[in-house]
Amino acid sequence: MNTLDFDKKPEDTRVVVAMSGGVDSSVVAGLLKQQGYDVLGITLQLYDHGAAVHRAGSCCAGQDIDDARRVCETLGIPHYVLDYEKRFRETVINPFAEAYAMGETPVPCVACNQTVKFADLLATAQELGADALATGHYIRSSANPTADNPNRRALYRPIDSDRDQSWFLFATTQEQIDYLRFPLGGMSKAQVRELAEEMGLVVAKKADSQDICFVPAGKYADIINKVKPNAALAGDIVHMDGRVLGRHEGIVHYTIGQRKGLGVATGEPLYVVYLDARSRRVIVGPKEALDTHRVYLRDMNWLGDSSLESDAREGFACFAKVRSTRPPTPATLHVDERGVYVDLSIGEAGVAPGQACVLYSAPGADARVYGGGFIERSERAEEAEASLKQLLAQPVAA
Ligand SMILES: Nc1ncnc2c1ncn2[C@@H]1O[C@H](COP(=O)(O)OP(=O)(O)OP(=O)(O)O)[C@@H](O)[C@H]1O
Repeated sequence: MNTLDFDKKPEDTRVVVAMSGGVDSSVVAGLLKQQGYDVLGITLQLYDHGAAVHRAGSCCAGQDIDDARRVCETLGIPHYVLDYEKRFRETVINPFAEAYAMGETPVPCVACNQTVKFADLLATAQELGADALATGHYIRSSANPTADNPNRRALYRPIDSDRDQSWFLFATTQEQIDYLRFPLGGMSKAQVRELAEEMGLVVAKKADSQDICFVPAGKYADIINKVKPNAALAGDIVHMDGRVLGRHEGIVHYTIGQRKGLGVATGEPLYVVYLDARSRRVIVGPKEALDTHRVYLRDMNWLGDSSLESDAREGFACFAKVRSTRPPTPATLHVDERGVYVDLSIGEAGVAPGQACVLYSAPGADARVYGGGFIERSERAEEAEASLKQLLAQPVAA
C-alpha cells in the first residue's frame, strides 16, 4: 500500500494536484513528487485578475498562477492552467451576491468546493487518467473499506486545529471523498513552511491567503453592488422592541452579530439580530438577543455511518461547529417532521442563515466528520425569539 492508500507503486499512481500558487498546495505537489508519484499540477483561473474583484495574494490571481507555474518548474512536473472564470462567476460569485441580497451570510468557499474544485476539476483529473485529486486543504481522510466498496474513505479533523478546514468541506460527497487526498491533514502549517524551504520553493514565505478570494479587503458590498445593483435598497433600522432607530443604505451592508457601523446612537450597545429581506429592515437588539440555541439545516450532506440519519430520529449526541473559527461544542442532532435541526448545548452568539453547521463525533482533532448542512434559520433564547416573531409579524409601512 503506498502513502496515498493505493495498492500499487507510486510511479504507477497518477495524481493531479490542485495548485493555487500558495504554499500548501505547492508542498503537496513537492511531497508527492518526492515520494515518486506521477504528479500533474492544475491551476484554475477563477476570475479576471485585472477586474475590480482582484486582490493580491488571493487564491486565483495572476501572480498566483505564475507562482504555481514556477513551483512546477522547480519540481519538474507538468502544469496546466484552466480558465474557469465563467463557471466561477455563475456558481460562486453570483449566488454569493444573491444570498446576501436575501439577508443571508453565504460561505462561497463551500460553493467553490462543491462546484469548480470537486465537480469540474475532479472530472478533469479523472479524464486525465488520475487515480486521485490531491489538495492543500487541512483535513484528514483515511481508508474505511466497506463490504460493498473497498475504496471508501472517512473524513476527520486535521492535526493542526488552528488550520482546520473541515467546516468548509462538509458538503463534499462520499464519492468525492473517496477520490480526493489531503496530504497535509497530519501536518502543522509550520512543518509545511519548513518543507517548502527545504524543497526550495519560491512560495515558502508567501503570505497565507485570507478570507474570500474574490472579495478585495473584505469589501463584499462592492461585489454585491456590481453583480446585483438593485440589492442595496434603503430601509429602516428597527429595534426588537419596535422602535425605528434610523435608516440604512441596503441590508447587504450588514451581517448578523455586527455591532460597528450601525449608525444609530441610543446609548446602549446594539447588534444586528436579524435581516428581513422582505421588508428591508435591519433589526437590532442587545447582545443577549443573539444567543442561539437551535439551528435548522437544509441541504444536509450525511457522511460517516449510514445509520446516522435514522439514529438522529431518536436525537443523536454529537459535536457541532457553527462557525469556521470555533471548536466543535456538544449538541444533539434531530430529524423529525420539523426537518433536520441541531440543539446546541452552549448557546452561540450571532448565528447567520447561509452559514454552515458541521457535525463531528468528538470535540478534538481526532473527530470524525459526520457531515452537515447550511443554516436555514435559527432560534434564539425564548424571550428574544418571541419579540422577534412579534416584530416580523407586524405589517411594514410602505
Ligand atoms: N485557483 C485554484 N486552482 C487550483 N486549486 C486551487 C485553487 N485555489 C485553491 N485550490 C486548492 O484548494 C486548496 C484550498 O484552497 P484555499 O484557498 O483554502 O488555499 P490555502 O489554504 O491558502 O492553500 P494554498 O496555500 O495552497 O493556497 C488549495 O490548497 C488548493 O489545493
